[in-house]
Amino acid sequence: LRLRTRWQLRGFPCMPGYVPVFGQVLALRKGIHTQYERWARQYGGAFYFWMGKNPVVVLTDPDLIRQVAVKHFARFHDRPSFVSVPSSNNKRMVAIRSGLLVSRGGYWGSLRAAMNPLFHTAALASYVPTFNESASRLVERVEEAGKGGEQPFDVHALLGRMTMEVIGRTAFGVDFITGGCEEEDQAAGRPNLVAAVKAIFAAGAFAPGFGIGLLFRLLPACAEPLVFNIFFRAVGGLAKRLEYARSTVMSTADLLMQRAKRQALARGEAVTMVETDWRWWPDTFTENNPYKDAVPAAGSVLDMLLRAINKETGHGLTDVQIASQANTLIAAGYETSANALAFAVYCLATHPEAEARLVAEINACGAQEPSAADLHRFPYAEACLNEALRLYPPAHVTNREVTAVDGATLAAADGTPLHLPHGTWVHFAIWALHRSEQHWRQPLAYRPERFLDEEEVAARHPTAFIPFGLGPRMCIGFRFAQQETLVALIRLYQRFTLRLADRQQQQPLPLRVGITLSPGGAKRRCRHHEMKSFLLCALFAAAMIFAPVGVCPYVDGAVIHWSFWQQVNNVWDAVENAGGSVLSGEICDTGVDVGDVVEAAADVADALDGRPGLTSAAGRHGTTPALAAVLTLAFLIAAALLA
Ligand code: HEM
Repeated sequence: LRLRTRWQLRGFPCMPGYVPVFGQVLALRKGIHTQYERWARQYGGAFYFWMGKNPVVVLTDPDLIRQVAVKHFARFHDRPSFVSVPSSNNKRMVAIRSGLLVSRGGYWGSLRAAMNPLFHTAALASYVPTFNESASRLVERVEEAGKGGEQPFDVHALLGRMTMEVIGRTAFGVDFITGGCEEEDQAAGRPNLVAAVKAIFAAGAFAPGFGIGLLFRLLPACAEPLVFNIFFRAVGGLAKRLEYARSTVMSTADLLMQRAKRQALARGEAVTMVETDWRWWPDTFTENNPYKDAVPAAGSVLDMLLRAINKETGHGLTDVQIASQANTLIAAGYETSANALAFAVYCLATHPEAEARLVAEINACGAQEPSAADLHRFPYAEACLNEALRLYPPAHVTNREVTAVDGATLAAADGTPLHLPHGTWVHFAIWALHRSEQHWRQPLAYRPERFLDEEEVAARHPTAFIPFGLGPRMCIGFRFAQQETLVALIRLYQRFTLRLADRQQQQPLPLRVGITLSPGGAKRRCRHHEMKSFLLCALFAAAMIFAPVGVCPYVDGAVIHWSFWQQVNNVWDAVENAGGSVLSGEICDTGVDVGDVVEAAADVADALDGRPGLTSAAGRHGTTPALAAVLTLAFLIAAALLA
């Protein structure tokens, strides 16, 4: 997988600008989506580059994307993990890793099967009244915030409140509270779901764009979880906000799940959920939780998962696995739909002719709330949304990993076999595909008509438009999102047309690129903060690169190096699970047995001592390991001072 000479034989062009250790990561610093677009224009629909130590194959060729996502799905079953080591026993990491989006193997299949009924046609039709109710509240809020067109306001934020309410009511049968002061709640340790989800996305985007996340790819795999932990603590307040977010979502999910269980048992239904010891948040999150008396509706996602069976174990899902789906649905369902709507509103505000045609279509259908059966009467509104999703896909890239141990072979257009070894990461460059001149006429123009002109549709490749991904692992909520955004757009334009605020007219739409693509708005991150985060991660990365050089010769090989990091991770996790923090020196107050820490350190020392290569390797390498060890220490101290 990681031999560069092998990749030269695999039939994909390698991107220029390879730098040892970094690969081509530095080329992505201005935005992964636009760099993929530039590369695709120059090198075609399939190429690869080195994201640090990982070779990444990028596809914009729709035929190859189809082969990966559909034809050979069994060989590309999972998404790559963001942090490599899968065996962490940290309760917070387990809660994050159990979600549908990142789950793997048979466990993913069990989850997907259990959650599918929530998104079936009949279920979807039953959600339309809820979409309408939330859209009515949106209209009221727009009316109030805009003061009849006199005052500029943040429409993206209001759309986010609406999509959050929709997820709460449809997936959990609970009215999520989206008002209230986020900062105050956060400071008081009071759960606030909107603040929590914002923190999750801010952390996902890793402060300045995607760049810092990419630097993680430079680290040895075994060092990733530790550096990940250190990094989140070091970047001003990020760890605190993330901890608040996880505790908010998980404590809420836990309360709702327990209620759903009691209800199911009272109805005489069997519950297969396996109880574990997984809670870590302080009591205030349970005591002050505004949802502690909420009752999830029968048939909600939590209710269905209580009876699901994990295909991998043959038992029911554990409580942490069930609660984790709340995290996934809230995060995946709230942000993407709000962004899609905001982009559509932006495009319509900058294209008055399209807006006029939309308003004419809506007016022709009357001022009533659209029912599920009415939605087909708004083809132009649907085209406006699709065209915005094409130009600004909220999920600008999605990914797969070659999971089959013997790899996978794709067929290029001329029949040449393209072999991908086990573990290869494959990216579908959705932004680049949606803006490709090869597949779209006038690709940069906002022209909703292209989705209505039958000739144009027929001439297009069926996989040229994939804002929701493709194949068995495509977005589970895609029809849900389509209906939700359509209802919201209709209801909004029944009452208003929206214009850009003055300050927005003078600049192109700023984009924030992280896990998702969102409108940047007027708020800019402070450059000083960005610089600091970037420097911090660069220092950690440098330290971790030097660490193996310093350690390996003494311990005679990477096996011990691996075990060393594993031990350090285990100690870290033990402290975390007990509610402490290694960085702030709270280890002693957490109840963690200091003996465990000493034992782990002794294991490492034993491993080091027992290696016959110790003296000879040190002698052979002269001063290099010592120098590397000193450099590692220097980088870590510099990073600590900066933090
Ligand atoms: C406009 C809105 C949305 C967009 C653009 C979007 C886009 C995507 C994309 C591109 C993927 C990856 C698909 C792939 O890899 O092939 C995905 C996955 C996913 N989405 Fe969405 N999504 C949206 C709304 C929603 C909503 C409303 C929900 C939930 C109610 C949702 C839940 C999920 C989940 C759970 C996954 C992971 C599926 C799996 O791995 O099995 N999404 N989404």
